[in-house]
Amino acid sequence: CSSKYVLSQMHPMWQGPLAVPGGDRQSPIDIVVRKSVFDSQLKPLVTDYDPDTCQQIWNNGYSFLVEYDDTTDKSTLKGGPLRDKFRLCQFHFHWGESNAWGSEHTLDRRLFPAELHLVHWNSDKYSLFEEAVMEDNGLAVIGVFLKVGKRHEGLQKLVDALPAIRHKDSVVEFNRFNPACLLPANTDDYWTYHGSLTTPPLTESVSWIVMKQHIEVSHDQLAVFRSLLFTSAEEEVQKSMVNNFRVQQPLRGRTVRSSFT
Ligand SMILES: NS(O)(O)c1ccc(OCc2cn(-c3ccccc3)nn2)cc1
Ligand SMILES: [Zn+2]
Repeated sequence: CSSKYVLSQMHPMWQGPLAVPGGDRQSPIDIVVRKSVFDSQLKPLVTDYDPDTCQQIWNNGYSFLVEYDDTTDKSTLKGGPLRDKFRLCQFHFHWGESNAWGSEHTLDRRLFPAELHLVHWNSDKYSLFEEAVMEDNGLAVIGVFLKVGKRHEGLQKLVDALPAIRHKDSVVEFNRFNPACLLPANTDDYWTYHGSLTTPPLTESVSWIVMKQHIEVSHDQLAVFRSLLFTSAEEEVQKSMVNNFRVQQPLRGRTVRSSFT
């Protein structure tokens, strides 16, 4: 997918509430569990990912992205709160310098050490990611919290590829990875709300689907995330890629719906 051309404009140091014109549906947010509203119309998520569409893994100077061939409807998401079919474009993570923080969304102000984002765009309505990224409900992002515990076997293939992309703008081929292995066992229980990208261009085009159940990764696996660098090989001062999360944004009267009671 085309996220390569813009994400690298991110600089990790900005984390403040950038002024976004009419920014009344910004992300991430704190999900106040007892204020979320059960919606019986919300369906189970239907993911259908083809591991053969996995193309490369690269360091964009903000996070590391695993990118998928999104020229056909081979890896898709539908159901949940969505009316249309969405194509998987990429997934990436946000994490902290310590296990005490790192996630973008919070649950009743509780921070997790990291958060996975699986980014999809509406292929029923648009023909390219960069078109959909500017449109209301053009994107659907699944958020999964990470906790430190037992080693995540499926994640290890990805962790083993990270040393090859330590520096910003490094890319390596990465094939046959099925991101479904990163989803929690229970994908029926989630919160959903209308929000935005959490990095520039911060466009308010995202249907967020935040999983109630987290996944577990080992301390050592997360430590490899922190061995990545924000900086390119040429720069004299190397900066560890940590704390690449945005602060929580005002809810501005939005309702967070839950698929479970
Ligand atoms: N962290 S997050 O899951 O919210 C998330 C997910 C995807 C993001 O893509 C930014 C982006 C925009 N464009 C773009 C390209 C061409 C034209 C217009 C925009 N490319 N990448 C940013 C944050
Ligand atoms: Zn993200």
